[in-house]
Amino acid sequence: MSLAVDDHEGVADEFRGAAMWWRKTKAVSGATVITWSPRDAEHRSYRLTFHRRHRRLVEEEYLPFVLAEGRAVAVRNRQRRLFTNNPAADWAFNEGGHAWSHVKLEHPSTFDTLAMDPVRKQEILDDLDMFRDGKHYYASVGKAWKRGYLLYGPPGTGKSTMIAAMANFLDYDVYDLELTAVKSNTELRRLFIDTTGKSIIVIEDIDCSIDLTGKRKNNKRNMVNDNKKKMMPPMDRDEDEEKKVTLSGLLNFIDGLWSACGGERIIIFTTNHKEKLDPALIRRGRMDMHIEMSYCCFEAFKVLAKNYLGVEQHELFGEIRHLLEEVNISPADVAENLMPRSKRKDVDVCLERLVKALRDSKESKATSAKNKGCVKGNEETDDDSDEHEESDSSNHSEDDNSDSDVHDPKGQE
Ligand SMILES: Nc1ncnc2c1ncn2[C@@H]1O[C@H](COP(=O)(O)OP(=O)(O)OP(=O)(O)O)[C@@H](O)[C@H]1O
Repeated sequence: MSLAVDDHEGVADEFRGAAMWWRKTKAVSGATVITWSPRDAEHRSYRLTFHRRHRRLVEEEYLPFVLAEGRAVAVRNRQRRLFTNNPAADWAFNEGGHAWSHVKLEHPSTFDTLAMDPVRKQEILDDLDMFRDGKHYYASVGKAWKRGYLLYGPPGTGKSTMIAAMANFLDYDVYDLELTAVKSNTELRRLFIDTTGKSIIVIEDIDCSIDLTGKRKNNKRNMVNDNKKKMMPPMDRDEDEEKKVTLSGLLNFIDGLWSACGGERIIIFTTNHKEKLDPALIRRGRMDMHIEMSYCCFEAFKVLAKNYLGVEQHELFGEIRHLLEEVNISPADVAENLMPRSKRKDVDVCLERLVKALRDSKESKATSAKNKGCVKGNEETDDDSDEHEESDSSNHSEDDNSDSDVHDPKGQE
């Protein structure tokens, strides 16, 4: 039933065999009020008419049903928004200033178009589903209704795309927090408080945003600063801490203040270098699920081929499968190769272009391995005592095998 009716118009409804009649009415206020808007002086309402024998049905079942439906429609029609934080100078010292500005969130990414291993995708979807419907569960175990996800992996593997898919799946707003623009813990606190429920707060490239790494503590300059700080009177020390965003400030907001705000909220950190992050920042309870976004596997390629070319089978798929097992290529690069260059959308041309890119990459990998072997051979003959070994950062293995980790098979290479 829709109640999008004009003033003094009516609409009929039926509930469990009982006839209902809704009419929209408008009353003009009799009070002598001076108002800027004519709407302020009008009072609109809906009048419901039904047979008196249905009174109980209406009160106990029909009206609660209508209200619940109304809320569901409001959620369905809700326009998702993408918020970004304004420079603090615009709001921090100004009562009416807005900490966030927003635009419509119109990113088309969904879990259907997201290229990744289907088993991992399902695990993430189940986790989000459990979170969304978990209000009572969270309350029963005494946990704040919030969840943290750490998305990590090389550039172009779909971390931002995943965030958009999550927002579309959950129907949440996204708050994209640019941490480098936040000058103090006080500002950070205000920004967190100004977010609404049903939202995803994102800090992208957290390792680059700010000095949040545990290694900071080992840094000589910081040790000197920390020693200086110990000699300050306590009040100055606090003030000094307030003047910048600190790791402990961020942890406090994730754990404490933000939890107390109520309403379902998700926080997401993304990084290309998980190993650089302070373990305290990403421990379970803060970042509950660690999701590795990795190079393109064959299953992910099939999703991209379907998205970009509309094909689910092709004679080149066999070769592409083998090449993807040998070569590390990001989904972004695969997508770029698959993208038709003309409206004709020539599937063969696009797939051949991808095969060529994969072959080239395989060849250059072999050449650089050969060259490395030569250099190493020379080094060993020159100086046998040199035990230094170079490690390939793209192949570093993760040591964290917790249940909540979602790994990409390619990332385990
Ligand atoms: N897993 C994926 N599924 C579908 N499309 C993808 C995926 N990964 C990358 N893409 C495509 O590549 C583009 C870049 O991906 P995205 O920005 O999500 O990567 P990223 O991991 O966030 O990169 P960065 O670390 O550089 O921010 C996207 O706009 C999308 O078109």
